Amino acid sequence: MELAVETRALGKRYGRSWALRDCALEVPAGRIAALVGPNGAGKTTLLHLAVGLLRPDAGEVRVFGRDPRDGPSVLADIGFVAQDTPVYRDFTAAELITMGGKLNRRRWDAALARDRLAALGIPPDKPAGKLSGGQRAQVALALALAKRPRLLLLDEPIASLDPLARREFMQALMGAVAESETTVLLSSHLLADLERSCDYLIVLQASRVQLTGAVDELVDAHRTLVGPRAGSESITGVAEVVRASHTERQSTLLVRRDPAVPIDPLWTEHEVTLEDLVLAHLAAAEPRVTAAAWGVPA
Ligand SMILES: Nc1ncnc2c1ncn2[C@@H]1O[C@H](COP(=O)(O)OP(=O)(O)OP(=O)(O)O)[C@@H](O)[C@H]1O
Repeated sequence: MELAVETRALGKRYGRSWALRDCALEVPAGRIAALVGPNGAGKTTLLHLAVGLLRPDAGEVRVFGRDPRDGPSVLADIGFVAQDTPVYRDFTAAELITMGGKLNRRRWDAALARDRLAALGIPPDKPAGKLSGGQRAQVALALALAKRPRLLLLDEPIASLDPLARREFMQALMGAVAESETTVLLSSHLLADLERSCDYLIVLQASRVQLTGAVDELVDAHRTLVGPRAGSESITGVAEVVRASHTERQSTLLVRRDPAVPIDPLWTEHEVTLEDLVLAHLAAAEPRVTAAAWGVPA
């Protein structure tokens, strides 16, 4: 299996604080991977390390097996759209495409960018600063795609968009990468939007990886169970209780199941959504993380 991104014991520190620590993850080539986690979890730091904008303080990051700081030939394979999709606001979309061609002489598909923006109804002659946030995000995506990257890194590309524009952006992204076999790693807080489009998941929290893997495998490995109020006794077929909530008579558990053993029929099983899964893992880790930050026992 070819890996688009691989990190080993990767760490980045600002002063004495680790923004990313002991990060081990793999993004297989061809995936659309979601990088999720609360504010300050280290998502931007990880993306900046992957595109070579930051130098690791520990461990290493590889993009298609190479260090992204190895030079222009590695960077030629990476498209990057930074947070808030910055583009030069005084330039029109047409001018930005021309400029992109001058900066990426080896490989630049200006026709692809023009065709995309024409199909989206984005005017070629209006300064980018006068386009809407959604239109600007589409311009930034078109420019990144025109580079024909093997890996596309997007830092919260849909955060400022309305729900319809978000859906259109994600559909456009999926369509574009399906045609080109590009691997995508995109950070976002908007879990519901990711469920439809991403097939790989990385959950970061407090500078560490909490959960990672193929979305369908992770979803299949978890269940929500509803049943009589549970104590601390183990439940047949359950490998781990990730998150539990209780009323007087009833318990609702998000569990990782033991694939080899059916779950005790006393419990009603429900499939989980990606959102359930991520929120349960984040909530389960939160008390530990907060306690550690305050230097008190969890
Ligand atoms: N230039 C910097 N100087 C000092 N600390 C920084 C710097 N950039 C980030 N940090 C810290 O590193 C940690 C990770 O930040 P990062 O921006 O990677 O998080 P994030 O997950 O992208 O957050 P958000 O979702 O809010 O964008 C945070 O604690 C942040 O305060």
